[in-house]
Amino acid sequence: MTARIGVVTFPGSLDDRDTQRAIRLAGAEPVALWHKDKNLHQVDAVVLPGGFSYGDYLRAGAISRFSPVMETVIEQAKAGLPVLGICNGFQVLTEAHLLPGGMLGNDHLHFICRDQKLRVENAETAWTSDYNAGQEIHIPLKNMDGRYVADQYTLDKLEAEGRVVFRYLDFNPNGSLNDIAGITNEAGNVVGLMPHPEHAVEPLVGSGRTDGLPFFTSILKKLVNA
Ligand SMILES: NC(=O)CC[C@H](N)C(=O)O
Repeated sequence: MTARIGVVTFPGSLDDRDTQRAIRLAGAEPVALWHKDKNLHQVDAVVLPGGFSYGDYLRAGAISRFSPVMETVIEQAKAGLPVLGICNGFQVLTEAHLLPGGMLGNDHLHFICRDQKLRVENAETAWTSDYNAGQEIHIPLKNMDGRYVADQYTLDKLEAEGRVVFRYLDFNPNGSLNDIAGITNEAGNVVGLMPHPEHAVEPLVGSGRTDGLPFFTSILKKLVNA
């Protein structure tokens, strides 16, 4: 059985096609999901891709969170459906309260686009089991609103429960608290991160690295072994 992984397209999504390609390269079947459609078409997992959904109006992710497709994603994520939010997708997940905290503008007030070094802090989520805890990886980062913030209680809880999944290394590119680049929910099925693993899956393009591919092979293994 081939695992079917849905990729949502909102008006303004940019990286839905790259995400579908990464899923295919990992060996799973990508399924295009439309923001107006509440039906998830029996997918086994969902990726919310990067971009500027609904133009980032009001606040990045604030409108997408109320889209018909998110109604079902929120309901099913709470029931255990694996969901990955990449960059704008991470912003949607915080706005939807599937992940705690929120994203503010980068502290230097500029759009940033660079290859970013990260440390994998948690290799036990549905999306990171093909990494090793402590592993250092490089994947591209490109955003305006990447500064992760949360109140002290939430930060302490995330740290104590090992729910910081990725941390920026060498350089904090946006002022994120505790150098946080990605987090997970309590159950470990929902993960959000600002850098873009789908842009680092083929040796022939970009940095020539494939450090992002394990996201997609991790979830495939989990679904196939389920
Ligand atoms: N690449 C992305 O998804 C970044 C877009 C995002 N809405 C931002 O903060 O700029």
